[in-house]
Amino acid sequence: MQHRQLNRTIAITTGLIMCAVYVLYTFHACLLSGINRSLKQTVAGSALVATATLATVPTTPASPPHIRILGSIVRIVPLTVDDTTNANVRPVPRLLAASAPANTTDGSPKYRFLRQQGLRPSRHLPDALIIGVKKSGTRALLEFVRLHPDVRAAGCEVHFFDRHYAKGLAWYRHHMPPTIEGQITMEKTPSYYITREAPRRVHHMNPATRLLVVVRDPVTRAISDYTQAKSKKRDMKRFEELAFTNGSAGGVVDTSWGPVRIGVYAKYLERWLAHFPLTQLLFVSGERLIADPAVEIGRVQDFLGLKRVVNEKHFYFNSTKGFPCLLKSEERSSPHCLGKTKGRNHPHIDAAAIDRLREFYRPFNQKFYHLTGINFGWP
Ligand SMILES: Nc1ncnc2c1ncn2[C@@H]1O[C@H](COP(=O)(O)OS(=O)(=O)O)[C@@H](OP(=O)(O)O)[C@H]1O
Repeated sequence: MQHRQLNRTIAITTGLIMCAVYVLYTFHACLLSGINRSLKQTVAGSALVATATLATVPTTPASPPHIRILGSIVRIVPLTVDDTTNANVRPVPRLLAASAPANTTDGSPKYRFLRQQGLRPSRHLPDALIIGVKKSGTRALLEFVRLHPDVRAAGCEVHFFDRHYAKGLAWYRHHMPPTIEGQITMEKTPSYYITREAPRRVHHMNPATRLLVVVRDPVTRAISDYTQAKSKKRDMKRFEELAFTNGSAGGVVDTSWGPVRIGVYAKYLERWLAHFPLTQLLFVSGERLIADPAVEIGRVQDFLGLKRVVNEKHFYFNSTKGFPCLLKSEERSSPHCLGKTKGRNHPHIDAAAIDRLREFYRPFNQKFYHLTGINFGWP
């Protein structure tokens, strides 16, 4: 009897001990997992804060914190990987939390991905300008160079340094496309090259601005300029009547006529060289831009300090158009050429008029070759 009672007591005591052990175990497990959860949140939270606020300064690894749990000192080892504790972490580009203005208008695929990542581009004044020369291939150059992922350009000619200077630099910046860190901003307005005040104004904006100048045989450039004007004004006089004072090749070249005057490249270049060193200008051959766009674009990428990304694989020669065209671009994923206003058919011009103009330009071309150090080989 006594024996049976002893056995019951032992069984009850064992049961109670087991219950106590279970309760204690559950309590500790809950406590530890709660601590673990809050640690994860703290680490993740501090990672977010660090990423959002330390846009350019990498954090240094902090010594792991210690806390007291049930009387014991416990070293806390983060259970999530915290990239911000890596001393080699890359500086994070401009983020949503940074003060950059919102970009709500740019739907470019180049930026859709960045927006998804929480990156927000902002607008900057141009780092590089295509300043001219009108009708030399400035649009082609801009379209070719902006194939580069690190180049963003204003789509239209902004005409800030000639027509809209009084509106101020904030106005100008607003016309620039949004960029992220590492990208360069470009604009092209070919009339800058011949605008008297433009060199001083560009220098005032930023003396380090890189300047690109596309030039083409001034005789074909003049004919191209005339062709464009004629396309807008059907009853325009013949080229020969406008290019010479007495209306024919036997007369004096009329340098007051814009299409002729613009081709005296050396005169305008001297104005730019009064404000910028020659090394800050890149001269692009309009003829080579057609014959071998990849070579010219290679030079341009080098000049802009860009990796050579745009190459012959981006172009194909469209024999109907007679010009190099693009296999794809930022706007279109299918092969396409520049618009129909580029590569117009030129009217027939008297051979004598062409010869006379060549003769006129020869000394100015020589001076231009001398100033630039490049022989463009114009006839
Ligand atoms: N790839 C390609 N496609 C079409 N056209 C090309 C190309 N590369 C250079 N060109 C030449 O560019 C000339 C127009 O020059 P611009 O773009 O500087 O003209 S503008 O000043 O912006 O109006 C244009 O002049 P025209 O032929 O007289 O139309 C072309 O000869």
